[in-house]
Amino acid sequence: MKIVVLDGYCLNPGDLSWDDLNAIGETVIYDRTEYIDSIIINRIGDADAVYTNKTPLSKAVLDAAVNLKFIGVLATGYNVVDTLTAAAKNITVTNIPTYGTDSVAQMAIALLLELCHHVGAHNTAVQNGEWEHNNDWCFWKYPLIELSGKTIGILGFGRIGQAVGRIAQSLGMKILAFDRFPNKTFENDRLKYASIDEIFSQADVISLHCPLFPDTTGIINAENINKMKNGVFIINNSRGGLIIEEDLAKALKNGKVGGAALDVISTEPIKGNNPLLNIDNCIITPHISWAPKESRQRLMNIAIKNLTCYIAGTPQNTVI
Ligand SMILES: NC(=O)c1ccc[n+]([C@@H]2O[C@H](COP(=O)([O-])OP(=O)(O)OC[C@H]3O[C@@H](n4cnc5c(N)ncnc54)[C@H](O)[C@@H]3O)[C@@H](O)[C@H]2O)c1
Ligand SMILES: O=C(O)[C@H](O)CO
Repeated sequence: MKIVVLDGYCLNPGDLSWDDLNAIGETVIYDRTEYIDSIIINRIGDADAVYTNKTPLSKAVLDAAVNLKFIGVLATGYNVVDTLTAAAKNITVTNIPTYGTDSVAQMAIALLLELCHHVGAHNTAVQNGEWEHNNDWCFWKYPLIELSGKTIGILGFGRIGQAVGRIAQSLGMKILAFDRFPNKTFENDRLKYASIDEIFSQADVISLHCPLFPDTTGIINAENINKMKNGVFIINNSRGGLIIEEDLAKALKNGKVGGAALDVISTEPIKGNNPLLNIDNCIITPHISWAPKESRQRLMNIAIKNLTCYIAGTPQNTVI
């Protein structure tokens, strides 16, 4: 079996091992591949199995990959694969659904807490001498926010959304959840399902945890932002394409949105002209929610098991 990994570096920058994958077949591991169809096609060549984390597998790429039978997405989100074409060509597509639930939820809450306390900015101020030269024994540079009693609206109440909900509840927050498939057994006196418009109008914080699908693309746009409470906080560590970035930038600048904390951006790595750069109340991190070593190790193990299960005729974690 010929196996190609198109962009292995972020999963394994050197602290994990590819040995178990190498043992399965003739394996070529590229650190990264330019997002250009002709280059991707050339690298896949006559491989039977391909792994991608963020390298797009378009219709043109899949049409050219004559031997391809298995796609292993090295991620939970599989929006980089043209799954309709893969299905039509009978190519099995797998993802890694559970490896990072706790890390990603933890990071969503870290982003929220950063908007509430601005730990990084206050540390920078102290290191720059602002405390030493301050008249009082204490100062703060941003409004400080207590979360207890406030409402978080969670769009996409799947594994990560639910984990975020559990932590938010322990902080004393009320939860409004929106999901395509509500599970009413999760409801309690502080957690209710709601319509998306109820979330927009009632939530103090909106946290995005749905996949990037055609019907979720651009869900945070000018029209929906107008329905939100003044000063709402927006957290996104799902996918950048959920947000129309120009609309969010405008709302951050005019104060309609009080703060945004984003681990994902429409084009990654971020472009220098991204409208969300250099806005004071917008925090951006470089897509690191998934990246604690514990999570990446689980991802690696499951990714390899996905292929061995496929070879054994018992595919697991298939998305189509
Ligand atoms: N930043 C990171 O490092 C990172 C890491 C892992 C996952 N993610 C993102 O998080 C997303 C969620 O992961 P998960 O493990 O919770 O997945 P999941 O499948 O367990 O949950 C997704 C939920 O979204 C719901 N959903 C789907 N379409 C919807 C729609 N149109 N409207 C409302 N809800 C909808 C589903 O019913 C499901 O309950 C992934 O798709 C990925 O994009 C990001
Ligand atoms: O979806 C995921 O799992 C993250 O984006 C890491 O690739």
